[in-house]
Amino acid sequence: MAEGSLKQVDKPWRVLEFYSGIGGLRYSLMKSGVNAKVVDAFDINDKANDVYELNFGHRPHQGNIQSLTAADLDSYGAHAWLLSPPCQPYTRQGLQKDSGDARAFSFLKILELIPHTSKPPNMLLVENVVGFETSDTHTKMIDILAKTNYVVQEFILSPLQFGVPYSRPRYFCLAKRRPSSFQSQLLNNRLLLSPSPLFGHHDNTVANEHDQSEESWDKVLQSCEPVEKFLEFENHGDQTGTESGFLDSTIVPTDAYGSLEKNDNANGHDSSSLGQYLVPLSLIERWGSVMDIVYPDSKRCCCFTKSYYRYVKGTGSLLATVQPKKKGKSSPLKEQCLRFFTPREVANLHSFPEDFHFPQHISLRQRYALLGNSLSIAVVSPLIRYLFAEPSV
Ligand SMILES: C[S@@+](CC[C@H](N)C(=O)[O-])C[C@H]1O[C@@H](n2cnc3c(N)ncnc32)[C@H](O)[C@@H]1O
Repeated sequence: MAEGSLKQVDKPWRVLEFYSGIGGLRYSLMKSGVNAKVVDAFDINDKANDVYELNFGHRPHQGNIQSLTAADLDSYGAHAWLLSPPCQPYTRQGLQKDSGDARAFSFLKILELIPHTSKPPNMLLVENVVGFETSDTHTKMIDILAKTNYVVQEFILSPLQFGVPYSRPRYFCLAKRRPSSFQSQLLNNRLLLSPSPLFGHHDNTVANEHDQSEESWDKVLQSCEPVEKFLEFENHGDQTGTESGFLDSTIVPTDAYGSLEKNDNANGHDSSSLGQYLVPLSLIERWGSVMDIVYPDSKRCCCFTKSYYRYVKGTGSLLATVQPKKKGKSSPLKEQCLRFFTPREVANLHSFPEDFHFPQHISLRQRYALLGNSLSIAVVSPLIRYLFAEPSV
């Protein structure tokens, strides 16, 4: 086999997964259908590693990625690196210290090791928040990749563009080391907002979430499944609710917040009771005006962050379990029986497989935090398939 060639007929590609969290990249690789195996994973967070180990039977290296050396990396003989580094240095909520933020160091360090490895990976995939593409870490990344002979294609994509009613636009960088090349070389060095190239279309007819025209926006939303397909608890209220608009009062705790705290502090977590997900009236009264409310027939919900369930502002949508005659905030929120999406439902919106589980000792808050850090398999698996595909001759 010629050096650098992507012909890998029988043997699986060897893949390293950096910042592995709960394994979103590994699930995406599995779903992509590419003949590949994760030879090792790396994450500093022991709780994330507990979840990863339960689901994949392999415990990631629990250490700082910053301490890896070129010799360590060479020892794996990996063909591809998948990386989802921390996004706080680039988020609007973070302080945007960018490459000056200590959390960006390990990512820059690992990129800087590439020229020092004797066998640089043939392929790379990097995932991050929107905003990364204008950061100085991005400038440094592109510079290192160019100097080490990679060709790059970049994307900003959201699950909404893949039929999932979930707005979570993210930045992706795909890189291939020459002489390998992408299927569609016209797209080299471009930032694309449409998933069309992943499916072999180059006509940009698939609308994207950033296209402001109402027509293309409608098209994206219409192609999404309704939120109810992703729910684990059926709605209890009918279209108009009970006479008073409230659910059966026996399942609505008067102070559900206290009940949330109690459940979360418990050692084991029982995810089967709906009560712990109901939004207490005190929160609705205080924060109702900033809550994002969705209904079972909605075709969109907001990005769930790692602070979902701890805060309600900007952390993810809440579900109205009683649909009022008039949707939205023109009907009193306290009559719509709002609840949080459960961790299983967030995992469904991230397109995690049904057999994904949390170990019993991971608390409710930790589950939301780990899921909030993870990614959409519906988006990443076609990106991985496209990355590994060879151009037809
Ligand atoms: C954005 S999350 C990636 C989540 C992952 N893709 C998933 O599906 O869950 C970033 C992860 O990087 C880990 N991390 C952050 N800095 C690290 C470092 N210096 N070394 C190792 N892991 C680190 C965090 O613990 C976190 O799990």
